[in-house]
Amino acid sequence: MATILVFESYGVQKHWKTVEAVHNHVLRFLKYTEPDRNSDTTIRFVPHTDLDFTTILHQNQVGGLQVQAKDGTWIDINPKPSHFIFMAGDMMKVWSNDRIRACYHQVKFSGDGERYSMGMFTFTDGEIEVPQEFVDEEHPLLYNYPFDSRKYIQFYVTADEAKKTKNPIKAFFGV
Ligand SMILES: O=C(O)CCC(=O)C(=O)O
Ligand SMILES: [Fe+2]
Repeated sequence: MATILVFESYGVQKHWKTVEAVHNHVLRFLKYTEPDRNSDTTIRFVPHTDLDFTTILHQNQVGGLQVQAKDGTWIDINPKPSHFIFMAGDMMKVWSNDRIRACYHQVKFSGDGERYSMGMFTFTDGEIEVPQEFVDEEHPLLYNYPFDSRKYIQFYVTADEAKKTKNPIKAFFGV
């Protein structure tokens, strides 16, 4: 539903069915153990963008999720128990010709106790094209389409440099 709203807000809703047809989902639960008082580590999950098209996150009362703003500052996300957080991933970034940025996020230690989170990761399976609505004189094509999302995942899991860079999409396309 949230994804449909994004499509509508960019005026590309006629492409929804094509993208939805190649969507698949992975549901993952994460348990973060209690902070070790003797350790200096402040990061629970290193900064990254998700590889997927979109992510929906839910967590218990222990906070820690942060999202990076354009100016580089980290913003604390303190969701209420009923909140779900919706984020764009790398595949949405490429599909939208960078009109939608992938959300750079991390999890820091915050408060006591175990932290639990649940994420639904939605991937596009196979090749995707950029909607023409995203391309004009001001926004020239940034990538080689069609974008093969399976090859991107394969690249990410096999190429060491992919995990070290802030922008693995750049490394994948060599741009
Ligand atoms: O645990 C969280 O809130 C975030 C997890 C996350 O970023 C991920 O699994 O990609
Ligand atoms: Fe993530």
